[in-house]
Amino acid sequence: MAIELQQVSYVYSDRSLWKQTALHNIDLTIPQGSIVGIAGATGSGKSTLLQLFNGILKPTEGTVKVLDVTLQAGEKSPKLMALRRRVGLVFQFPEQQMFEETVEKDLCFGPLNFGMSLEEAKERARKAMVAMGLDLELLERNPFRLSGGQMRKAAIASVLAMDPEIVVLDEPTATLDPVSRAELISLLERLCREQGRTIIIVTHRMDELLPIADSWIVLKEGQAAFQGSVQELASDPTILERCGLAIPQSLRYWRALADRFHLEGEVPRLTPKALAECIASLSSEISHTGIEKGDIHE
Ligand SMILES: Nc1ncnc2c1ncn2[C@@H]1O[C@H](COP(=O)(O)OP(=O)(O)OP(=O)(O)O)[C@@H](O)[C@H]1O
Repeated sequence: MAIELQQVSYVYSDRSLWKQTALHNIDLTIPQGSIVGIAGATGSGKSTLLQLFNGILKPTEGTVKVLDVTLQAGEKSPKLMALRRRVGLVFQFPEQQMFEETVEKDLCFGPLNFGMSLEEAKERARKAMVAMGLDLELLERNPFRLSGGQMRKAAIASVLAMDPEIVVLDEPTATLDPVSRAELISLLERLCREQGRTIIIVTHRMDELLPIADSWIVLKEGQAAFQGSVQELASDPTILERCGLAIPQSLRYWRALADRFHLEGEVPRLTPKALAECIASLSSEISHTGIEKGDIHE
């Protein structure tokens, strides 16, 4: 397992008596080399959960196991620095992550910080740029002179330069146009399928992640209300509504087709994932050809 949580709770508190429970009694497992989507209504605990994955936060109760590191309430973990190198976190707003005067310096920052030579760090930076489909000429550019899509990819590249085994992304496609979103999703898929990394993505746009996600975790008021495959989610998508989320378009279609043609119980050739993939590629084609401008998911 890449990540395993046992009976994990997290409570925010300050010096006064004020307390806010963000996560409550969570058990979950994330297999190595898989793509996992995390969904949940606003305030359900998604960002808190992500911060437990690389030790920014420690559980108030329970045990978080990430790779070979165990984080437990009240106990110090000697391997926290190493863990942060092995679990890369990409925040929702990439500008919060870029602070150097060139993209190259930004990408080299992490590797240099972990003791690599400048040569090695620059090589890592170049590889990460290529993995994110970015032109190497952009290495000399000020990060704040990049387009929104380039900036987001560069922020992911700065995390990849550390060569993490697990990449955790908070809404990576937010603010991108439909074509850039589809491109980014396929790059993220390659990071998993071709490079064997575990990819964890928080998203409010389930439709675009459904074609590539191996499994989903759905949070409701700090608890894991669902954990399973797309197929399992498709068998009762109303769980999403009970968690305050809209049922994604592709699952609606699949459910309707499954009911209409009695697909359940057989080995359906039309899997929810295949249908999601079909819809995502059609959406991208439509916006690409300009038949319908804007976001057809919304
Ligand atoms: N730094 C903090 N201090 C105190 N409470 C916090 C803090 N961060 C989050 N919370 C609270 O913890 C709960 C979970 O918040 P969290 O940000 O993890 O949810 P989320 O699902 O990521 O929300 P969103 O989709 O709006 O980003 C919420 O009730 C929130 O108000």
